[in-house]
Amino acid sequence: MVHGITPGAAATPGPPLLVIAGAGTGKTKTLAHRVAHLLLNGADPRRVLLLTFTRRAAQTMIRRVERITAAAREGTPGSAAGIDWAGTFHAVANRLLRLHAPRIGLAEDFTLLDRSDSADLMDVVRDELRLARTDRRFPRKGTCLAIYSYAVNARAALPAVLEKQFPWCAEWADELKGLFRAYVAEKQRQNLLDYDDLLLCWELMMRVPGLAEEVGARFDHVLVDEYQDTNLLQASILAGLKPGGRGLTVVGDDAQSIYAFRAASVRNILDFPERFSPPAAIVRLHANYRSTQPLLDAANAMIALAAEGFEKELQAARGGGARPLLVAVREEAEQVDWVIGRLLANREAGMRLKDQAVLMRASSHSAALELELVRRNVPYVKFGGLRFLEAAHIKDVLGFLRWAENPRDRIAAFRTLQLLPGIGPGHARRLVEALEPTRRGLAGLAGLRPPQAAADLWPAFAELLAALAASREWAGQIERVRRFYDPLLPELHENPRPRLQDLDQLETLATRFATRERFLTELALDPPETTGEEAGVPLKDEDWLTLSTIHSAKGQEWKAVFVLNIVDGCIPSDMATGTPAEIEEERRLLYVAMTRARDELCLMQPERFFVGRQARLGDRFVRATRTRFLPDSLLPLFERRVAGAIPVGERAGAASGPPVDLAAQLRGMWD
Ligand SMILES: Nc1ncnc2c1ncn2[C@@H]1O[C@H](COP(=O)(O)OP(=O)(O)OP(=O)(O)O)[C@@H](O)[C@H]1O
Repeated sequence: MVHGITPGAAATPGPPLLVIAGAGTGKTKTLAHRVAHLLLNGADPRRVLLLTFTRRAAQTMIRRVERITAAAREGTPGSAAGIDWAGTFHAVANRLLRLHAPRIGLAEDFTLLDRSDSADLMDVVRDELRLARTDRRFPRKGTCLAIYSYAVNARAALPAVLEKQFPWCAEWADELKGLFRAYVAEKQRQNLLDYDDLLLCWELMMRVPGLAEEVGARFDHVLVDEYQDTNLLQASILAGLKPGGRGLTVVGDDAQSIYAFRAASVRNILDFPERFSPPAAIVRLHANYRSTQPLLDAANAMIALAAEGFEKELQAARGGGARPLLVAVREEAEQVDWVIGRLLANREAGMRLKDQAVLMRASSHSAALELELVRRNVPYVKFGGLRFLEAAHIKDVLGFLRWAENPRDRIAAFRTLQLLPGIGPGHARRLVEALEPTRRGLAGLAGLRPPQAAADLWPAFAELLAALAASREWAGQIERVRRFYDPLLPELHENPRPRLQDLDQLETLATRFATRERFLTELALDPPETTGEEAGVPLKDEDWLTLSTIHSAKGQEWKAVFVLNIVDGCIPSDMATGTPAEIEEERRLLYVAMTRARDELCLMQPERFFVGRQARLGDRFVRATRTRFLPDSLLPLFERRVAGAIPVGERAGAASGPPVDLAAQLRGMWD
């Protein structure tokens, strides 16, 4: 890419631009270069807004921009350090809302609810409205939240959402409306915003005359990556920021749209050019710089069977390469063996574990593999699994901090109170209700009477919370909570040892933030993704393997990619076979997975799955069939393998992988 360094001209916001292109064609790279180009031409980095799908992607993008600008300026580093408006829509919303809170009637010190807190609050409200006690089964809290969230993000009316997305809940339209009204009122009463509120409030802010212009005028350039996975609310925010589209660039691939289940709309990217007058310019990229042609041939042929035709036929810029492997294994255990054998063989041949990834449709599909990796001491990190913050013990500790931060936060109050012996939901509710009239905030706890079983711990508990609420000094607060909480842990949760390690990790994480508010906000916005409980967190310089759900693998690439469970029921997931649209989204997911590989792609196909032990009949298996997305007509594009009962090392060698260096392995035992 060329940078004409003529300060001024190219930094002026130009007409809207859409870069639409297939996987691996360099969209992200193009975006980084565009930002660098703007900066090199004199654009003010503080007036650039960069919106990405994850925080990780924003950080990577900034590093890339820094590298490019430094190289162009012949080594003057840090030239992009001034970009501080980079992050997810939610993170940017959080920041803008706090800046403008008084103008839109929000308290500046609102706290954020993460998804599971939102579900808990929904549950409390559902209970208060007695909806849980109806004769027919009312939807569960998670479903209620999903319906609410979908309606908000798709900007759709409830009846339409129910009819299209949640038909089995359609009979509850009136009750759900009442529930959502009460849920919103409750959030406002407690000064809480959930994820959806962040986008919703930002969008509402962009409808306020005067304020919309003020916010829009902060930025000369707005650039959005992964535009195919934005929803209507996000599109409307962008339109509010840049009504004429000047300075707006969006980048994406309609064939990789995989978030419709969260109300993302592929129409956003398809309709983008026509939103503006004159329409946005379109740039299409054709060459794929990531993968070899045989891998692209398989991915192209697979996606070409989609109901809606995608015109992009990816052409490899690189030469050579072998066909992807389609490996039939008898069952999961054999799949695990084969994958580990192959990836270790690759490592012996010089391909680092870091250059390899195992992808799966559902996080749980890797359970057996994870156990075996731990047993064999193969370090790995997992993305898209149980989130660190969803672990009960982490939520417990955060509960103290959140309650201290916002004494009106009832969810945090309920959770924290119920950690004490003898306090269940009923007592917790009574205590919270008794606290309010004292008007002393958390200092009022000391004067309350807990049930007998909690009496011993109560004074220390009350003192801790009052002190946390009153304290301006953030350092040491988690340590204080832990002095109280750690002794309770073995009573509260089984297997306390790894949990204590997680809490150590939380404490370390906390030191990176200047205040409690920043810490809580950042964690709620972008939680670390894995507890690494069994894996252990790899050392920085160590080599490790990546395990990831396909959703979390988007935008990334590895030299070798293994995809587990290429069978119907796993992909398409049996949770998602309801509508043709869902099936199409599953097909695009497989496309995303296949196009992550640079050199080597192994699709694993177990022939049967173990479904549980039966006392009399012995082990029980169900047969599985190859995913419908790879019909027989596509088989010539793959090299087929059948794993037999051959020892792992031999099998990996025989599978045309690089030979295993046994001697090196034996030596390695003593390194
Ligand atoms: N012009 C180019 N010359 C050489 N390599 C390139 C070029 N453009 C991109 N690449 C390389 O190709 C790979 C894919 O690029 P990038 O991640 O930007 O693609 P993408 O279109 O965002 O992919 P996806 O949508 O599949 O995530 C990267 O390794 C990148 O460094």
